[in-house]
Amino acid sequence: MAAADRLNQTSDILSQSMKKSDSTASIVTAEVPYKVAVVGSGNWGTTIAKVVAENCKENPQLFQERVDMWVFEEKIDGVPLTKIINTKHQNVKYLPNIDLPENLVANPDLIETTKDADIIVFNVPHQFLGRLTHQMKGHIKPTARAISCLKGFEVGAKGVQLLSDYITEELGIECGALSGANLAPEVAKEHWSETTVAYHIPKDFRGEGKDVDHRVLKKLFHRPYFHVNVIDDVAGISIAGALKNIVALACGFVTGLGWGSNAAAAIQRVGLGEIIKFGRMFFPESKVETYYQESAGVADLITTCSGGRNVRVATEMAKTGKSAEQVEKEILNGQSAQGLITCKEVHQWLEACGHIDDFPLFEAVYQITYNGVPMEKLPSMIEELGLEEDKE
Ligand SMILES: NC(=O)C1=CN([C@@H]2O[C@H](COP(=O)(O)OP(=O)(O)OC[C@H]3O[C@@H](n4cnc5c(N)ncnc54)[C@H](O)[C@@H]3O)[C@@H](O)[C@H]2O)C=CC1
Ligand SMILES: O=C(CO)COP(=O)(O)O
Repeated sequence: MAAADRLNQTSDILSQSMKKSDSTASIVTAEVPYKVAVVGSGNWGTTIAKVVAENCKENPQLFQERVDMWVFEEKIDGVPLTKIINTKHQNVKYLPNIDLPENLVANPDLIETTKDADIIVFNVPHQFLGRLTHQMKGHIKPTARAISCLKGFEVGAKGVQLLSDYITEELGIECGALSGANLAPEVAKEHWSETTVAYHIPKDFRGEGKDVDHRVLKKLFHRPYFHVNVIDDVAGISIAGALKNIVALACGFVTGLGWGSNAAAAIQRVGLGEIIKFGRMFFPESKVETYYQESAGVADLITTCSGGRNVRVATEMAKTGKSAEQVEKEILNGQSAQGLITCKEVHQWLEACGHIDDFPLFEAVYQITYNGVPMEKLPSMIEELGLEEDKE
């Protein structure tokens, strides 16, 4: 490369990176500061609520200081969890030993938590989402906007649906997504990581200073220890986030069988291929480059397969021969491994639309988890189904 070209390239990179940091450093204001609410208070729910509450306190020109977090109420040693969070400022069950900001208020009443919110951040295991949106219907601001931090799909009469689209449809509000290589305990300890937020500016956008846009979302989620890139590809980041949980189960199976790093890498390679194929087949608006350019994609696949709950549950299943349900109960203390539900829902969808053979790894995980197929058969299941495909 000629020196002049190199110089131009360097100045392009510099100006791009300045643009990136500009959007974090510049002052973004709102005519009336936005009220933010978080729905969910599990391991990731509480972690994201902490991130958001820190930013709401630091940016009074943009956000109201108080952030309400809806908590599915339960008692810990006879004391309501909300009371513990609001006095001790720790979620002792789902995120122990992490101090939470005092402007984060735990609230057991879903409607009270969300009725005045301008921005609603959803963060619950996806099996509970439908019941919550059903309760919220008609009780939130029609002008509210939302971000879904959930990883999963809604599979039903309408086929396979992104959870952000499901929220939009149920509540009539625009919803984006947040997804990335983000094991909650590490983010909660403020160990550096990256994430991706995706949001489409809706047709009824009310204008800068009056409505949520990419700069507002960056201010809401970006921290020195949690670097945010905001893009448009809601489908891409949501597909990657949902499906990598199935791949992580497969990774756990081979890890628990003691097959080592080569097998784990093979699973991740095949898994990435199926994730991309699924996106192209069912969500053609998603972009392939999202998977390798964004934190939500290969990076999330790697971190989840290294130390997430799905890989831990599957490893334990392989080591003990216990069922998924039993292991989840024994080792996760009320948290859930979403891959167990997602692999079942993806199987139902692929069966309904006649595409099971196109996704041999996803199908193998389903058969092992729910139909007692031995884990040792995993390589041949992937290979056999692949050969079937070749015969056609
Ligand atoms: N934990 C993590 O490292 C990450 C999780 N995610 C995703 O974030 C979403 C939320 O996950 P977590 O916050 O980790 O949840 P979690 O797995 O810790 O789930 C426990 C939560 O579910 C609640 N819950 C239990 N029964 C309920 C019911 N009947 N109705 C409503 N809520 C009930 C509990 O109160 C608790 O808040 C999931 O989609 C997950 O895949 C995404 C990135 C990281
Ligand atoms: O989504 C995650 C990391 O980005 C968390 O994965 P697990 O649910 O497997 O812990």
